Amino acid sequence: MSIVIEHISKSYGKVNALDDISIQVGQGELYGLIGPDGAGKTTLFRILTTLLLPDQGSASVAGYDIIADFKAIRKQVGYMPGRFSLYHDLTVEENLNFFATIFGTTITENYDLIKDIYVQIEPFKDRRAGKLSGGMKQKLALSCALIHKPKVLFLDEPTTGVDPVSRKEFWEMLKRLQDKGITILVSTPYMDEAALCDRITLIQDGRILEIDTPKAIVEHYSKPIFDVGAHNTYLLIEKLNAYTHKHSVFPFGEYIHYTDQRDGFDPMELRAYLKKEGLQNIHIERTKATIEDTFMELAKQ
Ligand SMILES: Nc1ncnc2c1ncn2[C@@H]1O[C@H](COP(=O)(O)OP(=O)(O)OP(=O)(O)O)[C@@H](O)[C@H]1O
Repeated sequence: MSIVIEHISKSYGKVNALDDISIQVGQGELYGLIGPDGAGKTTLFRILTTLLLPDQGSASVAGYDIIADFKAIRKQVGYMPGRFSLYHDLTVEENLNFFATIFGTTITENYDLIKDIYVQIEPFKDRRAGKLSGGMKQKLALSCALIHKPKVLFLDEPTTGVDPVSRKEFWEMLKRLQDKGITILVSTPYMDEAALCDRITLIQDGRILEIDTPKAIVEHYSKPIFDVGAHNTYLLIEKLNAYTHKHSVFPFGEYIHYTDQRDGFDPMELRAYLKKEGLQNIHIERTKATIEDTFMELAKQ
């Protein structure tokens, strides 16, 4: 195992940021920590990268204990914090040089590892980091986190605030790093990114909701889900929520995802109800569960 987390808890005063968290991440796994803002993801990253002490529990990274061997861990891991971690006044190249130097290495020594990513920002190597676009900042931050050839990479919400094309490119880069044997723990609030991980932990309010492969997590979802649309989405949500038999209602892209309490649910009955309530252009169609549906269901319990 590359990361072993056992019964970790951490509070800030009255806020239980992490409550009895246990997770194991295998060597070379691309592992996702999926949860909304405030779920405790950053707190867990800070503990695993030895920047914060847990109140309870233990953990090891690359075989080293987070407390006893904290210095060894710092050499073995790369950490890309959620907020932009680079020096805005330094150029692209200066930032990379800086991170290489503090780890006692050089850009040339480990260039192979970052080449794929760095070539994309190299044309801007003399530009100050503060003047880069979101996607380019992210590539530079990743290059900096990789420059000392870490065994384990921690990426805290690396794609937040990044455009969809750059997000896709970023995940392709992660897959290539995984192919090189690096273990990656990545957090994201985007459920579509969860599907790209080998395994995921769904986390909310410091508690684990579920751990499994994205495919298995979706298969656990037992209720039939329906896409529902109508001419007035606001009114539709209101009326669906008021429907006696509703189990869950939440917006999902252009439709509302609806589940019913009853086993023998007849969509025609719902259609008739919505029509009576003044909705027009009603669309009801069975759809597949996503990780987001599972998350919403588990979060309700
Ligand atoms: N230094 C702190 N002092 C007090 N409360 C804190 C502190 N850091 C985090 N918290 C609280 O702990 C909980 C978990 O925060 P954390 O930052 O770990 O979550 P997160 O999943 O990373 O979310 P975000 O994306 O918002 O950072 C939140 O309720 C947060 O407000």
